[in-house]
Amino acid sequence: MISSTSVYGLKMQWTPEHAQWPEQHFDITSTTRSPAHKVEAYRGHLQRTYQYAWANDDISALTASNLLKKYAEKYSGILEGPVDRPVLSNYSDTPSGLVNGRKNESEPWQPSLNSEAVYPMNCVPDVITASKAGVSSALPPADVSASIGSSPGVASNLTEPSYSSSTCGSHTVPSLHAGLPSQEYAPGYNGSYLHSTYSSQPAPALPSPHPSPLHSSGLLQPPPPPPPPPALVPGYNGTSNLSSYSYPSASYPPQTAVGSGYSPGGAPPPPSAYLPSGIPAPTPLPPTTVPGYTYQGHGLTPIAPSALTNSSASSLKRKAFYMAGQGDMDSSYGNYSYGQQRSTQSPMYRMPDNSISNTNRGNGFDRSAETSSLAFKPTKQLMSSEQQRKFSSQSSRALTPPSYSTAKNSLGSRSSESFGKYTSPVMSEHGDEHRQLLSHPMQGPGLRAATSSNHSVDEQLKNTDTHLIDLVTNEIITQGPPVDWNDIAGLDLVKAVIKEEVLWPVLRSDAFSGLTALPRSILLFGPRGTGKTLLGRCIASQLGATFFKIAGSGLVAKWLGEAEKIIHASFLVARCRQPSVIFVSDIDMLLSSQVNEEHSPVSRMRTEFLMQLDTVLTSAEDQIVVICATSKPEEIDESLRRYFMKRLLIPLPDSTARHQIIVQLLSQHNYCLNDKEFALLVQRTEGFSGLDVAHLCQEAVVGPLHAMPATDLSAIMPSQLRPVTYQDFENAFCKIQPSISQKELDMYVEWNKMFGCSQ
Ligand SMILES: Nc1ncnc2c1ncn2[C@@H]1O[C@H](COP(=O)(O)OP(=O)(O)OP(=O)(O)O)[C@@H](O)[C@H]1O
Repeated sequence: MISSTSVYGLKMQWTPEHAQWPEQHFDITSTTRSPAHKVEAYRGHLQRTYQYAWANDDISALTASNLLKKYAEKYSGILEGPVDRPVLSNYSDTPSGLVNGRKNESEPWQPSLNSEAVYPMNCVPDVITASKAGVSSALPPADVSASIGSSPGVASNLTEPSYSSSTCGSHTVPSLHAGLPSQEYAPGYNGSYLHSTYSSQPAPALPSPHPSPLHSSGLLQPPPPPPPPPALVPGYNGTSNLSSYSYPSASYPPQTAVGSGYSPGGAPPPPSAYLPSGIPAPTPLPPTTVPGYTYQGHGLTPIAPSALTNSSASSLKRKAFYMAGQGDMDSSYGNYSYGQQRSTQSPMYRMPDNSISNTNRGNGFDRSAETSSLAFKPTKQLMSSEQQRKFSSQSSRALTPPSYSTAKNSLGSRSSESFGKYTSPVMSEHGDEHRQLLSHPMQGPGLRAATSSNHSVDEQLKNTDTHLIDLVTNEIITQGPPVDWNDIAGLDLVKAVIKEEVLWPVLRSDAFSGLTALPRSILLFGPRGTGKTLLGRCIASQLGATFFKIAGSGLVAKWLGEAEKIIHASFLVARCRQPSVIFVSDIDMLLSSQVNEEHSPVSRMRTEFLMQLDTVLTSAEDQIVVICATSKPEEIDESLRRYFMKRLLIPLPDSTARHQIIVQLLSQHNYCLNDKEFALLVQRTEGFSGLDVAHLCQEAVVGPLHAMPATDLSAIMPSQLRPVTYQDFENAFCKIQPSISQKELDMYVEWNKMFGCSQ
């Protein structure tokens, strides 16, 4: 009889001659070998025979079956002896081994059954006698139960067709399928050792994963592993309760870009039916490409800082930032795709428009700024309605302070902006709008609403003296026209550093989220009148932040008794009106190393300030930038310098900057100066601070007034005044001298070398 079967695509022909094959190949009756050698030899043959029987077309199913039975009876005593446990443990020493009943082919099979460990052959006859009653009876009860599992038919009779449902029998021994000699495996069979019907069985009917009695007895080597499965789930199909899987029934899905088990609906994978209960199915990998998947932007709006005049100021950091981007270099954040249009409200979006005539541009005012959304909206959302009413009424009061140029608050800050006469008509016309614009916090890309610890801020606000809130709102919050970068002459390097290291991290906190410490506390140090306050106001304008200006000297001189509370209230209100910039001038008054008395008002004030500063620096949510300025950096207690993450020298204006300041100030007046005279002015103002230059110009422009006959000045029209000439400057030079000595300048340079960050 010729039969054929197919395993793994191998066609096997079975002929009667194959029945003779064992006798020809095994000399099992030989008496020339020692029992130990025989056992070893048989074992080796058995291993080779049964381990690779599925691939061997030299043996018939019947022969294999007979051989198997014969050897099982003959040597079960040996293998069931005291030393048989290592054999079992060879391929069931791991949970997976138990489940699969086999070892990976790549793993070496440990010959734990050696000649020394073999049970004496003289017991074989007895064992054979006993085993003739049935293999299962020779098994210890424990093994029976373990091997039977949920397949009771397995242990009853090895030749029973029902054995075909065993997990280890389907292709290990063809004879076990004697009733199905020419069985063709279902097409869906992918090398699994499971029966083809396995896949269609509901989960509870899964055959026992335990090895068959033949495995338990050590006679059968576990089958070789199947070829790498197309999926790790044998028989896994859509007929079970795994409805969320979309695999076609009874077949493995083809490998696609979508990872197996990927559930488009995003539902978690169901508990697997193919794994021990409770073990979930593997988490599917997301698809490499999912059609229609779009990058979810952060709702970020691009920031376009106004261009620096000195491109060489670009730092490596900015280069790296740009390099990380891919594409639109037009944007400063080229690697982002933005969902929002550029806001025209943000001062950061106002590119300097040189086409605007000088008479029309005043301190950075942009006529194109929208006025529709200028109404002040307090960012504090959780304030009680009463407080909101109170706060908004205060705010509205604060919106109409005296003109910025003439304002001098009671906290002692010097009204250096004394050039009200330079204010352009446009500025006056739109003054209220500017103030409202400055009060309106920018809803920029990286700027969040002031939600940080709103509740506690609200509570603190409730408990704060209203008089203090009034004082902060009226005296410390400084209203004024926005300041643009171009309103500050020179200082290109400082401006670049501030833009890149202070503004951008605040505006785009998402892009800088990995950084541990963002520079939100800056120390500007340098000669008086060099633009430190101007820079502070500019930063606030660019951030659309509320600008708090605290004069250290004023606190000490005028408010010493309440200074501590004023500082506390200032930071509290600043948290309510984020983003906020708190500018503290003369910080050396608070942080001087001379202050030693522990409980002095200055000491308490310092403690409060440092506490508040520390809170700002450690809070990732707060969008508060603290800028401190001093002309005496050497007086700051050295242990407190570390509070300032950026220490920037604000030097005297260079010749270019001086020229710009002069041109800017004269632009609002009628003057008659040629280039040579301008050059002379620039040369002669060497060593002047920005404020000194401003004072010089102020003195020069009143020259024509002095030239008027002693009449009623109020009756004179501007058109009646002669233009400002070089001679007026000559006269002014007699009164205005540089305010900074060379010694002071040297000190700044030295301090900057030691502790500065910018140069
Ligand atoms: N770089 C500059 N560009 C344009 N104007 C300047 C500059 N520096 C100073 N000024 C002029 O000097 C005035 C005073 O500047 P500001 O108050 O910013 O100086 P400061 O460094 O803060 O002085 P202080 O240390 O005394 O507080 C400004 O209003 C402006 O008119």
